[in-house]
Amino acid sequence: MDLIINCLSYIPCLSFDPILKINGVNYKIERLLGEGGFSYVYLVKTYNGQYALKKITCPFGNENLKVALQEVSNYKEFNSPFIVRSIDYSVVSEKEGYKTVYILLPFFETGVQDIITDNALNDTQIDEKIAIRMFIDICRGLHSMHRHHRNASNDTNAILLDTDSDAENQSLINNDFGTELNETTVFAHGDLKPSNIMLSKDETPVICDLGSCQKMPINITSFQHAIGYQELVEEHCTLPYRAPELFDIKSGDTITESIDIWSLGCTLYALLYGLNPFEREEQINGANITLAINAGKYSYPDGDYTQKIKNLIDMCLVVDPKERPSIETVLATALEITS
Ligand SMILES: Nc1ncnc2c1ncn2[C@@H]1O[C@H](COP(=O)(O)OP(=O)(O)OP(=O)(O)O)[C@@H](O)[C@H]1O
Repeated sequence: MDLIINCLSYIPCLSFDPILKINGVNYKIERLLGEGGFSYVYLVKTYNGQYALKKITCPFGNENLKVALQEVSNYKEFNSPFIVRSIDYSVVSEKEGYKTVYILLPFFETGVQDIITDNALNDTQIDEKIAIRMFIDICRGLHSMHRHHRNASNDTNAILLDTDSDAENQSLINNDFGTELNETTVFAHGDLKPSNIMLSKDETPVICDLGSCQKMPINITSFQHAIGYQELVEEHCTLPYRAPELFDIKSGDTITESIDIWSLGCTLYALLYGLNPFEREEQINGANITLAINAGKYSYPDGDYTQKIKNLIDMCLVVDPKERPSIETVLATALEITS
């Protein structure tokens, strides 16, 4: 892939006008939009509009690169208006010996976290009907992940890789989830939270940041596996939105897509009340957040919301993952509220 981005190593200071080229298209880097553990997201501009460019540095060899390339693959996996899809990507070998992965994404001006922040600043609350409508769309996106039907159009990696001469990357990204086409595959997002849900121009929620998205279930087969997976969770799954079963992973455990249902409940609560339920528990009652999550201990502030929407949150925030409802049940319950 034809990509000129040496100048990116100087960002985020942005004291100059860096131009980069992806597949013959010039992009101007406008500003930093956000950052995570090993990644930066920039706003870039080209002749036909603005985009977001995610830069993931992979300093510690193949394992980091494998995770980043899995993310690349995830952005091509789902065909849903409620899940982001990438536009392009590139892998660059840095002269220091490590690799950097760039992913070009649609740019979203706002997200669910912005609604929460604006409400907090203005001392307002979201209307229940709007919140439910957004929640339903988020559920639809999650449904596409939890009951993903793979078909030939998902198999885009080979096409993308024709433009990438690096055979090593090719073999890493071509780990086709071990699934036959046309088979239903279960994926979990793994880090669902308000700041990972952006809003399109018509205010439709779009689930973003597919860096933690993985095929499920995950059977933890050994002590070493448990330690490795625990480390991955701590790096990639935001603590206040993390399901209880992800705090002390042991050999013999089975992790399922139910982890997203928990995060979904936390997200709806935060959208209504401006704060994650367990962060609120910590702030109001001085609770230890990890203990509160593991005990499923949270409460509701006084407010105008109906018992029905609180029940929707409660059905997601069930400590035992086996007792937590499926995405179909949550979606059906949410739709019932609006009918
Ligand atoms: N397509 C986009 N349009 C606009 N802003 C974006 C876009 N993608 C990401 N961002 C911004 O960049 C931030 C970090 O992006 P992202 O979540 O993909 O990275 P991350 O390294 O996984 O971060 P985290 O660990 O916080 O989830 C987001 O919270 C959001 O504010």
